[in-house]
Amino acid sequence: MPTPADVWAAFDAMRQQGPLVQNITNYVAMDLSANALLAAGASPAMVHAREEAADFAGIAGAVVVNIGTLSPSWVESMHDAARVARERGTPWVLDPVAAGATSYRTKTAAELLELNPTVVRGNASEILALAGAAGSGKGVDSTDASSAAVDAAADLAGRTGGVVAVTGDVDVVTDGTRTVRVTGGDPMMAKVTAMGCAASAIVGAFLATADEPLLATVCALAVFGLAGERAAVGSPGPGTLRWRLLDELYTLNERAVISGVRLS
Ligand SMILES: Nc1ncnc2c1ncn2[C@@H]1O[C@H](COP(=O)(O)OP(=O)(O)O)[C@@H](O)[C@H]1O
Ligand SMILES: Cc1ncsc1CCOP(=O)(O)O
Ligand SMILES: [Mg+2]
Repeated sequence: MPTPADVWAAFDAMRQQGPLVQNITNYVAMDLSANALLAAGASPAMVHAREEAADFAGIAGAVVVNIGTLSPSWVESMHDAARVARERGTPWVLDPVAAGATSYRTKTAAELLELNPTVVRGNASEILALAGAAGSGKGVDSTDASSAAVDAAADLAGRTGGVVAVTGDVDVVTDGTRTVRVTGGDPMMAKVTAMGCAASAIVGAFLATADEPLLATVCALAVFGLAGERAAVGSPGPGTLRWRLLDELYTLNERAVISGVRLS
């Protein structure tokens, strides 16, 4: 079981190395993801043209593929970048936004799963849909609790050979054998669009500078959740939370991480 000290060590290492993280992400998420990566200590690049997506994957420390506003040419770029990442042993994250909402999304996410993402990070309805279970979702939002998708996540991890993270009131991270729960965050986080996309981007940053994907994912979600939890304190609404989250990612220190992170 990782400890809060492990979380701090992984965060500190990521900040010191400042990894380059390629994002093929959606129009809604680009700004928050890039700012969250910068605030946390990584270098974001939003690079999706077919002409350069694969080349960029060759120089990135991690690749984050997010199907939020997908279209056919973008999906080709996603495949190109994921293929290069897999060939080179570069970690890559799949965020299957709204998988289950339309057959195009579900099919696209299923095809990307064939390229063995190091981590799949989604909400419970998305993970249930990808695993072929009942999850319905409401577009990009989950209608299921993360606890309902634990078995689906383990099943999916068995299929990809990687890690699957289900976020929500509790974040559940599994490789099919080991399962870690990250408690924290704040319900108001779900009222800021692209919050999950930013969480996926932060997972990419931690993967780039850690050896072990399960540990990296737990640490990333613990830091992100703690930043959101602290940002929510005294925030009158999602607008303030959104900006304070960036400040928290920037200022979180060892004392706050050691006393604030809760893993089980
Ligand atoms: N009810 C909640 N309580 C605490 N944290 C939450 C809650 N809902 C979402 N979060 C946090 O918000 C972030 C985004 O998760 P989520 O809303 O599940 O993703 P998505 O935006 O993809 O649906 C994660 O860090 C998650 O832990
Ligand atoms: C609203 C919306 N529509 C297409 S992508 C997107 C952003 C979804 O972000 P998240 O999954 O992090 O809530
Ligand atoms: Mg999402």
